[in-house]
Amino acid sequence: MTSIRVHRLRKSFGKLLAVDDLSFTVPEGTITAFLGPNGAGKTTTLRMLLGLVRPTSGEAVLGGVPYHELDRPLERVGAVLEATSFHPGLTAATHLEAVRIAAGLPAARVARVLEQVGLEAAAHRRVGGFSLGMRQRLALATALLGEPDTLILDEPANGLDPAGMRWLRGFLRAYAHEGHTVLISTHVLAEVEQIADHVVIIAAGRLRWSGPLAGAGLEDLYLEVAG
Ligand SMILES: Nc1ncnc2c1ncn2[C@@H]1O[C@H](COP(=O)(O)OP(=O)(O)OP(=O)(O)O)[C@@H](O)[C@H]1O
Repeated sequence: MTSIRVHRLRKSFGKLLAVDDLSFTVPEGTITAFLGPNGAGKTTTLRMLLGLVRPTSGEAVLGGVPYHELDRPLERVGAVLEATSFHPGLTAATHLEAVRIAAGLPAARVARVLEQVGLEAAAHRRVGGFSLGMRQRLALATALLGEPDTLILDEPANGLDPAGMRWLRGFLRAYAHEGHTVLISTHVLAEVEQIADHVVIIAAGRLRWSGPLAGAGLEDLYLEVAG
């Protein structure tokens, strides 16, 4: 299992302190929701975990090491980032095949992930014509190619219609039920109440609350600590 841990993490962009002495761990085998107002530092933190932004100080580690030190990272951690872009001229299947080959994964994985995210019928359509919801599904399919035990998702429900939201909820529940870990950033508290076991709330780059989701009252808690 690939644990997720942030320790005394800090990131400044010039004079702006986007992430400020942030520490938390994501309990393994849970769905942990990562919450906070716009500009709180969620995406920056997730990007530091994935090795896309260099921390100013502190640690963001997966399985105890920075992302770039993971052996075969796609088989440990799958990621869906905000506004993921794809080459518009590629089909969904060709995009997945390119990633699969680059990562040295078995050929059967492409059909499997297309099926997992319900994109089989669109497999040979160009991504340029995909709706936002279809792009989200393709991003998730890409994250699943390596059969990772951990998923990091930045607002994956963005663009999904109600049926898509329900599908994503079912998918993530089943994935976590198998013992896998999910860290998901979102603004949709109603979704969080339905799927998350654990919550990390930040505001202005700092930790405001972290703990198990104890049933009712998430909106009140959120507004009290981060609002
Ligand atoms: N590359 C960058 N250069 C300068 N400032 C940045 C950069 N990336 C993020 N920021 C700033 O850092 C702060 C945190 O941004 P971040 O995107 O991490 O917040 P967020 O919690 O994900 O917000 P949202 O919920 O709106 O997506 C914001 O003030 C943002 O403007």
